[in-house]
Amino acid sequence: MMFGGINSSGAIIDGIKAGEANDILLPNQRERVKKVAVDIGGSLAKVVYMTSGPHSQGGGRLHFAAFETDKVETCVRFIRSLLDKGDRGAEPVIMATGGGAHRFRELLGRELGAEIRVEDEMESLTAGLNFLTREVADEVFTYSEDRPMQFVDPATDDIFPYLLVNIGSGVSIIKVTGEGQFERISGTSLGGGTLWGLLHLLTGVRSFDAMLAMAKTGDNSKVDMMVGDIYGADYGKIGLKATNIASSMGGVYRKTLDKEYGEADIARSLLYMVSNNIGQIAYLNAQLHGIRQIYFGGYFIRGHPLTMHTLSYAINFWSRGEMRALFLRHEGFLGATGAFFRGGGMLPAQGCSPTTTPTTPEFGADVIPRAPRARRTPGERRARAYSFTENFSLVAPPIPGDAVGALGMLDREPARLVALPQLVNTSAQPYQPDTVDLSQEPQQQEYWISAMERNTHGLLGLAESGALPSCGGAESRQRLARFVALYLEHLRRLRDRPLAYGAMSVRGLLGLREQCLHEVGLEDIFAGVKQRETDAALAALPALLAQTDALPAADDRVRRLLHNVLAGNMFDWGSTALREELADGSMDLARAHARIRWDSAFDNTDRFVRRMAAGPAYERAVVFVDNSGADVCLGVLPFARMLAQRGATVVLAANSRPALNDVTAPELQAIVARAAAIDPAIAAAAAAGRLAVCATGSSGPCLDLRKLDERLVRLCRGADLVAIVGMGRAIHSNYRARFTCDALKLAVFKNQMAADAAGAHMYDALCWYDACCCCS
Ligand SMILES: Nc1ncnc2c1ncn2[C@@H]1O[C@H](COP(=O)(O)OP(=O)(O)O)[C@@H](O)[C@H]1O
Ligand SMILES: CC(C)(COP(=O)(O)O)[C@@H](O)C(=O)NCCC(=O)O
Ligand SMILES: [Mn+2]
Repeated sequence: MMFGGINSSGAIIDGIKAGEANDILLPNQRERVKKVAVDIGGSLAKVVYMTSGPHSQGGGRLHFAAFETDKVETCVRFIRSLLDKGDRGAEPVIMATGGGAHRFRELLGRELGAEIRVEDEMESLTAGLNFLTREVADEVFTYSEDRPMQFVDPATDDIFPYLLVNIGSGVSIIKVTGEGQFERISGTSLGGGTLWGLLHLLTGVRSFDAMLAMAKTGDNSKVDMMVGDIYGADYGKIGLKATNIASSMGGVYRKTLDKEYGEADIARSLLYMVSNNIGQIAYLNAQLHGIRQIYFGGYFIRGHPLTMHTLSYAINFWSRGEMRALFLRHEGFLGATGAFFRGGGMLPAQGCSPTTTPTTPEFGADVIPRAPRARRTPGERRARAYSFTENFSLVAPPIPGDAVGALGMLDREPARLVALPQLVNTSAQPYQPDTVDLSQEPQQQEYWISAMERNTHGLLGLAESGALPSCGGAESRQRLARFVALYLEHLRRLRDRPLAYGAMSVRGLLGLREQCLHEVGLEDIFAGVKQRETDAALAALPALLAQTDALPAADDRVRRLLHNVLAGNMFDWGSTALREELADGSMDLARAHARIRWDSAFDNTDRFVRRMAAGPAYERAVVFVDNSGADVCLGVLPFARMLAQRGATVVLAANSRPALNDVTAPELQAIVARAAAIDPAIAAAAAAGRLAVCATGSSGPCLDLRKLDERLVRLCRGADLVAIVGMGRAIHSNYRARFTCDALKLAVFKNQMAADAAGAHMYDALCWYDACCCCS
């Protein structure tokens, strides 16, 4: 059905709670708003464009690609191919910035048959930076050799004033004091172009990436004149070490120094020369203007450790730790990103309710009202309805051969993601979702990469054996093969460059796998398995409820209900150890109970039992649920039913989109309805609004409690119990999370390394109750 040009057939309600307006997503709305931004600089042309989220979940995806300015025709052809894919009726809009926006304006207009809107370069740069720092999770980071990628939490109100040092062909230094308030205070002509040009002259190499790779292995002391070459030792009195560079390239002409050098040494020396010089000029300007935050942007940086180290070191050294060098994951695309969002705001205007904004999965000037230029108040900012999360896909857009690179993507989610109000996250007790930072643990890192490889091959085996009913057809087999190749390629890349996607964690590896599945169009390979296990579990529900209800002692009922959650958690298709038993049907609840070990280091069931007997009744409980089938139907639901019977309002928080055999919010909504038809107590709780289901905004096996759908967070207000179920959510992540209310962590250690890391045994239950951290 069409409404105002929008295809509303198959519309689904996103969010499933009673009494409030929910967002409407339109999975069949395919119209594309043809909008592309291009920033054509002295060296490179950077392109930013958006496509709808996978399967049009109402989100969108920003793509980034770059081309050499020398080959601007290739770039134009690429943009035309993007426009050709869009809806024929829509008027294309090209946002252009950078010097080339003027130089190539006519070419762009002629070749693209589109309106070219030229945006000011400095305005675009700062707008892009403001957008990325504020809206994108894990975008801004600091660099040091021992903590290479320390993410800085999304900037709040006080990002200003800051200095932007944009290192492109040349360098611009911009002082930014507020939204749209900036001044170019300095610059230098010794920039990225200088390095590229000089290296080309001296080594003959043309590719910038090849030069960077060479610099990695080079030794600059073979061409530089070092302090030691002059003094024979440190010059301690003025703070110079023998290993400091006294004169870049100055060692070459002194025959007595007898230096033998190669191209790699030259590359490293010049990289130091350019970066040190920029670092120092940046520091001096920051000092002059009393600014402490220095962002480094421009395609020159490219996440290159040597470059970031030199810049960071210079800022730290000269400012004695007073100033901070900040880097961005999309550092090369500030101008293009800013231009993309400028002409015709891409962000919903203030006061625009989430009910109306995501009505089309493609965005642009004609669809979403212009964002206000004025600085937003925190309240207004909260009212915006989207979050961006980074997505590292190797599935590149159809870039012709000579594109420089497509550097990751940003997924735009149809919900604002905010922190669980009960989460403790203070400077004294900072929240870190990941239990193990694999970047810092080489052994565990290798284990997990290999484990994911094995697990992925196992998945393929499952599909081939027919154990995945949703993956039976030839087409899904093909997709599965593409998925396996794609994910294994990511893992190879991570083995090579462990920090390629930021700090490495089990959460990251598992999340990446889901992204890859979605990327190749496999939205839910476990759909059939989930359906089957849920049907079986619901059939067993009446008997299980009757059994537990019949236990005479209330304490025993609580204990049994809690332990059923643990047994349910053994139904985990993500676990290599358990998958076979699940596939051949030999796992059941009794067997699961028998397999679980109880160790008082990880199990304090009795404390919770006592709390239930002696403490005040819980008023509001939030349960982060895990798997379909027995886990949610026979573990979580009966437990939630007991809490509701004792007067609590229970919010069941489930993934927004499929991941492994985890239950999703829409599926859980249907399960609750079916359970209500079976059991009067569940029916009564649901009818009274004391058993609600809400989507988390997340779609991986693990969970970052700082990034929850704000609609869920609204329902979490006033909760006095938080329960987290599953190995992904309570062991790989949130194992150490603390809360300002009572908390339960319920999972089974189903992986040897995860167990070892915690000092547990395989199949130990984590059944851990923490009383409110403020009360203890
Ligand atoms: N693959 C690459 N090809 C060319 N230059 C690169 C590449 N990666 C990094 N660079 C560096 O990035 C610089 C261009 O940065 P950029 O921010 O695009 O500036 P501009 O807008 O002036 O083109 C180049 O001069 C070079 O130093
Ligand atoms: C993906 C999982 C976290 C899911 O566990 P759950 O959260 O469902 O309890 C877990 O199955 C897992 O860590 N699997 C990877 C390691 C392995 O192959 O055993
Ligand atoms: Mn799970």
